[in-house]
Amino acid sequence: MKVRKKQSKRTSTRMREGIKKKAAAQHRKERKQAKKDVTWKSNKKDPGIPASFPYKGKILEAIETRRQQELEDKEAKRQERLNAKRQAVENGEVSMDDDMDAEHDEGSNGLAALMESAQQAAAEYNNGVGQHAPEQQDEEPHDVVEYDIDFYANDDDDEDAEVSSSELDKSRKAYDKIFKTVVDASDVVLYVLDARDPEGTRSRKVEEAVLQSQGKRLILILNKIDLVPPFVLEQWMAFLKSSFPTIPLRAAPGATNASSFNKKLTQSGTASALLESLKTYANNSNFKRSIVVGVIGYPNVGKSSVINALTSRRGGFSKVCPVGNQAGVTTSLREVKIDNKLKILDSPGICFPSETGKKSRKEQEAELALLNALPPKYIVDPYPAILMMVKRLSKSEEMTEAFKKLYELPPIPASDADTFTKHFLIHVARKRGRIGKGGVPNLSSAGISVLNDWRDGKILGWVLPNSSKDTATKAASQVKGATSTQLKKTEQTAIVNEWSKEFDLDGLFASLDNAIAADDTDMN
Ligand SMILES: Nc1nc2c(ncn2[C@@H]2O[C@H](COP(=O)(O)OP(=O)(O)OP(=O)(O)O)[C@@H](O)[C@H]2O)c(=O)[nH]1
Repeated sequence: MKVRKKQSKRTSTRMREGIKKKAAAQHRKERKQAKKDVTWKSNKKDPGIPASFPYKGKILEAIETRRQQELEDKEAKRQERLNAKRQAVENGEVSMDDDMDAEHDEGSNGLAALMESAQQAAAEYNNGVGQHAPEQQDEEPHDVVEYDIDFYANDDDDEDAEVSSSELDKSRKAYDKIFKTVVDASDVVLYVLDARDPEGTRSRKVEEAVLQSQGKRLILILNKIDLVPPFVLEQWMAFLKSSFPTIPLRAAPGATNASSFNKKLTQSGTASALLESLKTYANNSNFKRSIVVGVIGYPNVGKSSVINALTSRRGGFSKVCPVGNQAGVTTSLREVKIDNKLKILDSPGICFPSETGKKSRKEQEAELALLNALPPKYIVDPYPAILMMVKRLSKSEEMTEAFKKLYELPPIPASDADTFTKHFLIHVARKRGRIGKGGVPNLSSAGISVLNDWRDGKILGWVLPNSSKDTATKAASQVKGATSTQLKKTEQTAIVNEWSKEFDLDGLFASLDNAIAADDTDMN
């Protein structure tokens, strides 16, 4: 008997693909129709707490306090982890690089981030990485020449680095190297300070290091003078001039919406006065070569802008060095030739964490954030910096009024700075639409936007010199290993007088003082 073979259920590929295609088309159609049909959709947007609810403010505050607590807990845990890692580094179980990477990954350690970027810059320098970046060249032809940084390479230090056994030592060395290299290479050091907080951006270690190097000159550059009123500028000039020759400067025009006091001290006017002084020194010096002027300072104080201002022509704007409103734009050393007698050296911003060693990490980060020395991405919690800013602004009626006006602040019934700051941030968050889930104001986002306003000079804020004590002497005594000769007032005065003559600063001050006085009259 013949057995019939069972027929296979297998279909042809063409048929299977056809079914798949039809099914896909059907699904597409259903999805499209579902999108059009609104009947089943619920309103997903959380309306938040109704404005009429009597305890809304308290609830929001409680939510915010809880959020802050969570942040603090997180930070404490992070610190614990970091300490454990540091311990491991000290015990030689983990390398410092691993440690730094971990800190960086967490995106919250600003100091480490700055150190890391500085180390990177030093490493680039050691490797002789070229500085040419075509997009950073000025469009106009000018007589500025950039040199490869190998020109200053110091082999001895590299050997030292190789023999150094500890990774930690190595990283410290790399960090300090930027500053050391600039000072070693320079005949004149321009130490750029932010006029809004000169003491905050000043380090006595820098001054000591220059004083110890024979034959070098240190000039303090008080930059961003357009952001402080004339009386603040005058007080700081008088204060700083007693320590070192000081020149006021407006290195950049500033943002259009930034406050602009001291209008008569223009960018081109102050920059050409500085250039003349440097040229006078270069011409009077007995060097057979051109003099090298190193520009140093905290991140974002305007070092690159100083060089751009010096190289710009006829009040125009030169882009020899990259400039940005965030810290850490300059990452490598860059030498710019002004003329046959003058070369300028730009450097990455340097902070000296050891000087603020007694303060807590949070305080240090808040200070750096307020000095705009931290890129926003490294600011985890802007609250401490905003609180610091509010306290600073409350010291003067003029600053407080301008602040209230800028943010259109309603009367805030707050007894202390902390409560005021919280209410202020809630106000900013609401006004700028920084609202999170459940209608909760995102105070962190609001804080960052306020810090950006502060960085761009929209908020009027300044610090006055501490005249109650002789701050200069007090601070100088903190300098480790400083010799008594360096600290004597008479010696300091002699230095100021002698150096001022070499740079012909008297002539420069006469014209600038007139402009300040004229500006002052306008203000009153
Ligand atoms: N209003 C005002 N802004 C200035 C002045 N000088 C510089 N700036 C601004 O400050 C910001 C920082 O300037 P940079 O020249 O990049 O500062 P830097 O010190 O080189 O910064 P790093 O590269 O981080 O070290 C920029 O947005 C400049 O426009 C000034 O005199 N007035």
